[in-house]
Amino acid sequence: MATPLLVTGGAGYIGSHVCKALAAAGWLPVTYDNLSNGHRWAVRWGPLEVGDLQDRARLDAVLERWRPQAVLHFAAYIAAGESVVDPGKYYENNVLGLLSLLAAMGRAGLDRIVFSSTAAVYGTPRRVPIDERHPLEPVNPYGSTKLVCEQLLRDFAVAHGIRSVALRYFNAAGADPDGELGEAHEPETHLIPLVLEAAAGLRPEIAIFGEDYPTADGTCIRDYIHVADLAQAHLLALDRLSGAEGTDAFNLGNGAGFSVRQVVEAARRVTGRPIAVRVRAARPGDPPVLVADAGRARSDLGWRPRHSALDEQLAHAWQWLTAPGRRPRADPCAIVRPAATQIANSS
Ligand SMILES: NC(=O)c1ccc[n+]([C@@H]2O[C@H](COP(=O)([O-])OP(=O)(O)OC[C@H]3O[C@@H](n4cnc5c(N)ncnc54)[C@H](O)[C@@H]3O)[C@@H](O)[C@H]2O)c1
Ligand SMILES: O=c1ccn([C@@H]2O[C@H](COP(=O)(O)OP(=O)(O)O[C@H]3O[C@H](CO)[C@@H](O)[C@H](O)[C@H]3O)[C@@H](O)[C@H]2O)c(=O)[nH]1
Repeated sequence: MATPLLVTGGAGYIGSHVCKALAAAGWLPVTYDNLSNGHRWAVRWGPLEVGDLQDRARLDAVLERWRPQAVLHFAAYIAAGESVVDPGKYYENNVLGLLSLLAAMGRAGLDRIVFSSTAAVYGTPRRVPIDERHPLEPVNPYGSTKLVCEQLLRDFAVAHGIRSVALRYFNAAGADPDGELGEAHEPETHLIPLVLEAAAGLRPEIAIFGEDYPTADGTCIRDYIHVADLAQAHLLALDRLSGAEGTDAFNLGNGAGFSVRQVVEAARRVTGRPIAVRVRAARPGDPPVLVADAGRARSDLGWRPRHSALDEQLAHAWQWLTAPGRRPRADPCAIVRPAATQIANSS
């Protein structure tokens, strides 16, 4: 049997793509997910163990059953805007969730973890592109929870010998190039899927959150990184964990920023469809610009992103959104996914 790895949050957007890449590389990805925001149908490359990060008995049982070699920890709440209005929800799930996981790893004698961190740990950048030495000054509770998690990993490395790599993703985008997976948050808050849903006629328009930022067109700039490229970085981080002790952090981005208006324009180009926009108030907790310097991931991990073009990212997400089998529910903004068994039968 292939060597198991525990993938918390493996039923979610990025975790499911990473599971596919892990299986292709010969691992057995064991998903541990409470399905609060994930989907059974997205777990296709290994077993699904339904459970919550803070369910100590369940975690212990799953670790005992599979005896994984390492953990890839994606499970968390992810919406920066929501974290501003409900910070407790974020600290409870993201920080206590990791604490619980680390304790379970300790009980199981497991010492390797790849952690999903974020560009949000930097806050409003003092300089761009942002490298890993940039001050860590989050401007929303979501980013603060991830910074606390990174600190936890540093402290557990010293005290308990836990080896960790924190991958600071910039904005995950796109979908599996083979069309087998994609982004399906409910409700969706991310710009690219929302823009594409507007192009598909599933939404009447897209909101632009603020046009008075200190950027060329006044809208926020982000560095969009293809989810398949993120997946490859996890394989490299696992390699790193077998050689290196302690903890380290790497940015994952392309080093190119696109404004909200540029994303909308690119989506019009890629889909050939009109997309109506309406300018609304700025969303609290949004830094004006986030662009990565991912030089260390390239030099130290050997990471080579292959899908850097925004148009390609949009094309893959569009292929996923418009694939046969996806149809609107009664709620025109929601999308129905086929059940896992249906997918298995049709593939
Ligand atoms: N999407 C991005 O652009 C982005 C950028 C930077 C960092 N990240 C980080 O990457 C990770 C994955 O993001 P995503 O976009 O795939 O999110 P997602 O919501 O699609 O996936 C998260 C998964 O974790 C599960 N989960 C949440 N809380 C849980 C709990 N207590 N116990 C068990 N399972 C739980 C959810 O059900 C879901 O399947 C997150 O940690 C996020 O903070 C995401
Ligand atoms: O309907 C929308 C949705 C978003 N935006 C803007 O688009 C940009 C991107 O927003 P979104 O797609 O929601 O991503 P972020 O808020 O940048 O956060 C994502 O990217 C971060 C890393 O940069 C991760 O940490 C988060 O988990 C992930 O949700 C931001 O400026 C938003 O204000 C709009 O204008 N209209």
